[in-house]
Amino acid sequence: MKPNEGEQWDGQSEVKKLAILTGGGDCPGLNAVIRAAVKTACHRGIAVVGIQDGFRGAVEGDFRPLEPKDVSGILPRGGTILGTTNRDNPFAYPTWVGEERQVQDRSAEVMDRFKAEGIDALIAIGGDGSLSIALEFAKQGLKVVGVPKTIDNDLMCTDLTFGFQTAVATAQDALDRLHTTAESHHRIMILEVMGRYAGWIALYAGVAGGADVILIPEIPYQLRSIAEAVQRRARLGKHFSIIVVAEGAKPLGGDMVVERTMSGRTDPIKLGGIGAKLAADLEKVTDMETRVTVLGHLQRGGSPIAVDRVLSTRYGVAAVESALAGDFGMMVALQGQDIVRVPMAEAVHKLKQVELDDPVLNSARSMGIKFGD
Ligand SMILES: Nc1ncnc2c1ncn2[C@@H]1O[C@H](COP(=O)(O)OP(=O)(O)O)[C@@H](O)[C@H]1O
Ligand SMILES: O=P(O)(O)OC[C@H]1O[C@](O)(COP(=O)(O)O)[C@@H](O)[C@@H]1O
Ligand SMILES: [Mg+2]
Repeated sequence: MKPNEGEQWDGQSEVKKLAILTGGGDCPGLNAVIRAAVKTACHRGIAVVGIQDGFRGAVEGDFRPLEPKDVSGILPRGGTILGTTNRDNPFAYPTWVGEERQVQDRSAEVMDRFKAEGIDALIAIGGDGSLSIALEFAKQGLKVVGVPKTIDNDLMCTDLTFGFQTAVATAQDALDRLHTTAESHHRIMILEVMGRYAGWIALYAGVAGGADVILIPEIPYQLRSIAEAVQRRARLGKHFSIIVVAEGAKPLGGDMVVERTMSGRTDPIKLGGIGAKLAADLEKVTDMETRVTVLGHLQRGGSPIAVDRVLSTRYGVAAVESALAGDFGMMVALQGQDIVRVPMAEAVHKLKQVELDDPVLNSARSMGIKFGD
């Protein structure tokens, strides 16, 4: 549905007080969404409360009023003024009962607290995990609007999540820098980027940064194929190569490289180390010096680039407009040039991975970039 973005709401709305929270891994643009939502709501006479640290604050009652003065100056700021969490699912919330740590369903408390605080609707800014929790609350009767956040860009039903393009820009900058040192030293340079199950950052950064090989979770790689690509370049006089590898990439028939497992998370796997593994394997078969850079949380931190500031702002405005229009259980999304509303259930039912016929992937292949297959 196209929600007539930017039209002034002149109808009557039952919503008088909105809550807003940010959940999951932080990403550039969170503050821009909060700012846009608060400004839009206040402009229409709607009160806003911020919930601290995602759904943790919803369980613990950690709320604070948000007025325009509270969001002044936060547009360029990375992170989230509300805090966030990768844990703390109210439907399975770790709770100490005496000496014993139990996992309890605390969702009813959240519903009661929202009622007591006079909160009419919730704007949940998150990825698949946080929006899945929001959807569970929607099933219990909470009025919810979702905003698609994640640097990984792996949410369905939207062309883009905010934060992704900033992460790509950061990775591209790293690639530009790695290029000059790779060329000087005649080395293979590997850049490990984020992307657990989807290779969007690796694909886009690889194309933007002129990588020779891009390895993504969706295409298991064969070492022989990567070695051949590097050696072919050397035969043509290019004695260096640039490889971008997503943290979730894996060899054909092999597994992802897990750095460690973390309790209390729905997905307990913390990835990391595929770059180092690949470097060791490649040095053996190519006899070329290889170095690895793990970009890590640099991709998540810092100021959003202009396109993400615009996208985040549009999402923040659209989320409030959806609430005012009484359109709940929906996520705002970008489809083509338009901000639309899509059912949250459709957005979270599976991850959006890179399809094998993705146009950007095809363009990359056409110009000779290798994917290790
Ligand atoms: N499929 C799921 N269903 C319900 N809750 C989930 C699911 N995946 C993750 N969660 C919970 O959602 C929270 C945030 O998830 P996470 O993946 O860290 O962030 P994001 O919202 O960016 O996807 C965590 O508390 C996690 O326990
Ligand atoms: O270091 P953390 O915070 O545990 O999370 C790392 C993960 O978070 C991400 O940056 C983003 O994931 P989410 O958007 O699901 O939070 C992944 O790319 C990465 O695997
Ligand atoms: Mg997630």
